[in-house]
Amino acid sequence: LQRACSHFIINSSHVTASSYLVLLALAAIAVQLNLSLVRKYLFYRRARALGCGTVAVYPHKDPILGLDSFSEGLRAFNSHRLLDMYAKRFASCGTTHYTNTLGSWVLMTNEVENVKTILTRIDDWPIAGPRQLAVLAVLGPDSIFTSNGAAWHKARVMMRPAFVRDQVADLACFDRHIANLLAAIPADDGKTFDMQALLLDMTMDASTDFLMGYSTNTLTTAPSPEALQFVQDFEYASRESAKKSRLGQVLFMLPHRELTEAVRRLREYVRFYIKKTAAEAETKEKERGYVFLDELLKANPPEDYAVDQILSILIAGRDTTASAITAAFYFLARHPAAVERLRCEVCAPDLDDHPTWEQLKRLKYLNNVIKEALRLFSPVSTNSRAASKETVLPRGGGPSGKQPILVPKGTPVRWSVHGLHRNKEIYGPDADEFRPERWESDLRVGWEYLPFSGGPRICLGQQFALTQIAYTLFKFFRAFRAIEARDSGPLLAQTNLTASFPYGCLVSVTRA
Ligand code: HEM
Repeated sequence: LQRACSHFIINSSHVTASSYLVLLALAAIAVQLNLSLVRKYLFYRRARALGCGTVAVYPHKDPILGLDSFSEGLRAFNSHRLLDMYAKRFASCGTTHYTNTLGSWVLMTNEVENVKTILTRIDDWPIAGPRQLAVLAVLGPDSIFTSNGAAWHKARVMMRPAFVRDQVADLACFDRHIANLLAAIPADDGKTFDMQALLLDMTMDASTDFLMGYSTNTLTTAPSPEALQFVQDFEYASRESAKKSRLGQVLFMLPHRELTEAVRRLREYVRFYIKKTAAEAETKEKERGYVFLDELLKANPPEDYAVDQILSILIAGRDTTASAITAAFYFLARHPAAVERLRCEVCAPDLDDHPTWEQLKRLKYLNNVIKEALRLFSPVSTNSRAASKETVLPRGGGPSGKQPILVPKGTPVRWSVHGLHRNKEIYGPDADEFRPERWESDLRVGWEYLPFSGGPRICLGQQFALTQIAYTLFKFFRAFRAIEARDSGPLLAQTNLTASFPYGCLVSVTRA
C-alpha cells in the first residue's frame, strides 16, 4: 500500500482535489492496518506473558465473512441438526475454537472449566449478542432476562421470593391443569396424538395461573378469544424475535410491523391483569394462597416494569418446561422397561393421587428419569455471553488445548450444553443412550451437567419446573399404563430460544 502511494505521488502530474482525497483515504487505511498489526502484536505479547496459548480456528474457505460456515450452519439449523453440527465441529476443530460468523469472530467452547468461569464471573461475561437480542424486542432492557449488573440484581432480588420452597411446594397450582391435560388425551387407546402440543397448552395455562392468577385455560373447552390471541401472539413473538436475532445487530434494527403489533397486544393483555389485580387487591376471594403478581405489586413497580418481568418469566418457563416434559415422554415411549419401573414406583400402595411435595421428591426413579431426559434433551441446549473486557479463560490454548487463552474484549462466546451432556469421558460410552439407572451409580457431576445453567444467574424457576415435571409424570403414569412412540427417525431439535421437537412428539397411550 505504501509503495502504491509513493508511485501515485511520483507519477501524478495532474493531482486533483479528488485524487488528494483518494490519497488521504489510502493513507488512513495504511495507518489503520499498521495500528491493527501493532494492537495484534501487543495482544499476543500480553497473551504470552500470561502463559496463554493460541486458539484453533475453524478452517474457513471464506475467512473474511465466514459465509461457508454460515451457510453450513443455516442448513443444519433448517434441518434441525444444529446441535449435531456443533458436536462435529468440537470433535474436528477442538473443544475451543474460533469461527467467523458473517464477519465477526465467535469463540466456541465446550470445555467445562471455561463454562464454569464464564457463568461464575458474570461481570466479565455479561449477557449480550443474540442471547440478548432474541428477547429484547418483547421484554425491553430492564427484564431479568436481558439486563446485567445492577438492573439484573434488582430484578433477581424482586423475583426470588416467588420461588422459595413454600411456593413451589404448593402443588395445588398444577392440579387443575394436569387434570385438564389428562382429560384432553384422546379417549381411544392406541390413537395417535401430539403430546408436545398438549404440554405447551398445559404449561401456558399453569404459568399464567401462577403468574397472574388468571389462567389462559387453553386446555378447557372454553378459553376466551383474548387468551387464545395472547397464546398466538406469544408464540409468534418468540419465534420472530429469535429469527431476527440471528440476523445480527444491524439487521435486527429493521422494522417488523407484525412483530411490533404482536408485542403490543401481548403487553396489553398482561397490563389488563395488572390493573385488575391492583383494583381487586382488597376484595378478591383468593382461589390460591400465592399469586406471583400479588407479591410483585407489593413492591409498587412501574407498570411497564411489571409487564417486563411477567413476560420474562413466561418466556423463561413456559416453552422450557413443555420441552422438558415432552422429552421425558419421548424417551419413555421408546423404553417400556423404564415405564414399568416408573409405574411400580408411582403406583406404590403408600401413595394416592395427591402426593405431597416431599413424597414426590423421594421418588428416586421418577427423579432420575427427569434428570436423564434433561441430560439428553436440554431445553436450553446452547448458551452465550460476551467478554466485557480482555480476560483469560482457563482452557483452549496451545496444541493440546489445555493452556489458558486470552480473549479480546467484546468477543462473543457460545457453548453447547447438549455437547457437555453427551461427553463420553463423563457419562461413559453409552452417553447417547437414555438410561435413568446411570444416576443410581456413583456418577457425580457438577458443571458437566447444566440443564438449569449455574452460578449467580442459575435458573430461578428450577424447583418450580422440576415440581411441575415430576407431578405431571406422576399423575400420567398412575392413569396410563403404556405409552408408545408413533414417529420414527433420528432425534431432531428445533433450536430457537428453547429447543423443541420440530415435528411434535407423536405417541399413543393405554389407560391403566
Ligand atoms: C425445565 C425447565 C427449565 C429449564 C431447562 C430452564 C433453564 C434455564 C437456564 C439454562 C437459564 C439460564 C439462561 C442463561 O444463562 O442465559 C434459566 C434462567 C432463568 N429461568 Fe429457567 N428454566 C426452566 C424453567 C423455568 C421456569 C418454570 C421458570 C419460572 C417460572 C424459569 C425462570 C427463569 C428465570 C427468571 C431465569 C433468569 C435468571 C437470571 O438471569 O437471573 N425457568 N433457565
